[in-house]
Amino acid sequence: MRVFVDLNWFFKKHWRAYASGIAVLAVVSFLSLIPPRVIGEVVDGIADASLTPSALVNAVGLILGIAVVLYILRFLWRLLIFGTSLKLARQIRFDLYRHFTNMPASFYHKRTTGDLMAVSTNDVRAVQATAGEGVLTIVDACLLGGMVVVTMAVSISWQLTFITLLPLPFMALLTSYYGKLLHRRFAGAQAAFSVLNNTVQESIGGMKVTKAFGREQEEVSRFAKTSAHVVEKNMAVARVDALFDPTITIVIGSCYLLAVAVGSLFVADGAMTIGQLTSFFVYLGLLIWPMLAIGMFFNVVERGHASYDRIRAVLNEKSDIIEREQALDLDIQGELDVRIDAFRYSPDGANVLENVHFHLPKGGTLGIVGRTGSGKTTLLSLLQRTIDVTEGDILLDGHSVRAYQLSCIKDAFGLVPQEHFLFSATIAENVAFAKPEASIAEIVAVCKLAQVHEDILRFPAGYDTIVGERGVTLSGGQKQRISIARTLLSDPTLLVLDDALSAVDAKTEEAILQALQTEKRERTIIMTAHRLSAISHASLILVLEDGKVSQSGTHAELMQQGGWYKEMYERQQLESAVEQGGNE
Ligand SMILES: Nc1ncnc2c1ncn2[C@@H]1O[C@H](COP(=O)(O)OP(=O)(O)OP(=O)(O)O)[C@@H](O)[C@H]1O
Repeated sequence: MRVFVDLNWFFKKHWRAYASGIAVLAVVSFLSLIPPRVIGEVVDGIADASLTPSALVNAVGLILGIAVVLYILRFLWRLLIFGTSLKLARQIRFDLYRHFTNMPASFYHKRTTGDLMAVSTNDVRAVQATAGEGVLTIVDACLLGGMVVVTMAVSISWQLTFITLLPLPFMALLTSYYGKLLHRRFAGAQAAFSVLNNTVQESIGGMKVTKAFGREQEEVSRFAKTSAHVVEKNMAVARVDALFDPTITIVIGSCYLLAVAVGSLFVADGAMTIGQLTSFFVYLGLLIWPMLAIGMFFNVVERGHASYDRIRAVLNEKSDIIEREQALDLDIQGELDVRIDAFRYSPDGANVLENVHFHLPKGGTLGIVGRTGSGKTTLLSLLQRTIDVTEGDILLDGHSVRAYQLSCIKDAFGLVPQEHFLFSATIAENVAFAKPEASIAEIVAVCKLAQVHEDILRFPAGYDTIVGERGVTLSGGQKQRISIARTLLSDPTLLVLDDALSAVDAKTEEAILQALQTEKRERTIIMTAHRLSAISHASLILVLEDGKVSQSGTHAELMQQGGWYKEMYERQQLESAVEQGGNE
């Protein structure tokens, strides 16, 4: 029941639609009461032989007329109540999606994709049912149930009504107990579904790896186990589900039994006519639905309650990147002053970066190199404020990154990530992702800069070629260059390339870097790379070792200094020469 209080904001917002729906339901309930009474009068007319043909025609006409009106009204309340509940689903999905887009990377480390998908689909559906079927069942049960009981008591016999309905409190107690049981079990079933969803997502995503290692059978067993767990949890829910109907049927049966036994005595005593008893039975028949509705209500509402708790748990997770009040709304020019004393991912974890201090003027190029795991990507994340420095600060144009509005930083930076992702859309649409209004000339220009234009022209559909899951398979290098073009189109002041040239050959890499250098735009470029030739032209190169700057300077300075950079550079040059020799 508490879920109704939790959803009060929605009911308040759409009270008109709900009030109209409930009013229509009330009329439906009232009209449903007329036919039993008419039937009772007809039966009495037959019993005392007073029924005339015209009275019979009138009675049949009245019942048919009511049936037609009920048909229309039932359509109307469905539209008003169920239609409005769809709006709740839309609102929650929208809130979830907006929340997802605002959450930092740490949120996605904690929550799996399958879990978030389950919350956005299954749980939203369960909450929607609360605002639809939940409202209907409780309103109908109270309105129709109440009216029928009052009519039975007032127009036929309150004594017989009282005796007949004696089993009802047992039903109320049992269904409320089942509801509580269902709440717990349904929450468990939804959590199991999240795990299943994630397993499906990972299994399909990792199918190539599974096949490459010949682990199909093991994966099938793992999947079967997860699936069996979901079945087990849902069976637990189904066992409670299955208790509702038999309980209600027994209660209804007991009511009928009491009505027959006591009602017959009343007729035999002359306290009631046979027609009134017939009407009483028809009214009792009308009570079957409200009783079932009460059972359904507890069922639907407890599911909705469990699901809404899961949705709120996701929505209540706060981003650790907080925008200050009255944050700066400035056009960032691209000068960097980095004063990181320490950074660690968790308060009790080890420092991932330590004493990283450097200055990069506007329009400069920074190359960050180092062994894998030395902290390159972490440094990039700190610069873009997707995570916050633990000790120290990062200044952009002289102001702390924490002082800016988050949108200013997002607008200033353009990232080409290590793991590129293309949507199932055309190449042109993928490139224009951050600027959908871009002209084809603009799209072609950035694709030329990223050295992918020629490749695209080779596809039969050119820029209209569909890529992504449902489209053509692009090579790693083509995907990387399309990702670069996409970022360039957003025209960032600070371009961040996180090992973004790893899948292109040395010649193409050189051409892309040349093109970026000769661009008219004064852009600050920050790149990480494993192939040192990619950053050799940078105005400042940092060598990271276990999160500390072990060397810094220009290529020439570092070559003079000796150490890791010189060693690695010479080794890579040698490897490349050997490779080229081998290819000739
Ligand atoms: N979200 C995270 N939570 C906790 N530790 C992390 C997280 N991301 C990275 N790390 C750890 O921080 C260290 C630096 O990782 P980072 O990805 O910055 O290195 P890198 O130099 O970019 O590596 P690579 O060259 O392989 O991309 C690693 O030890 C890594 O395990």
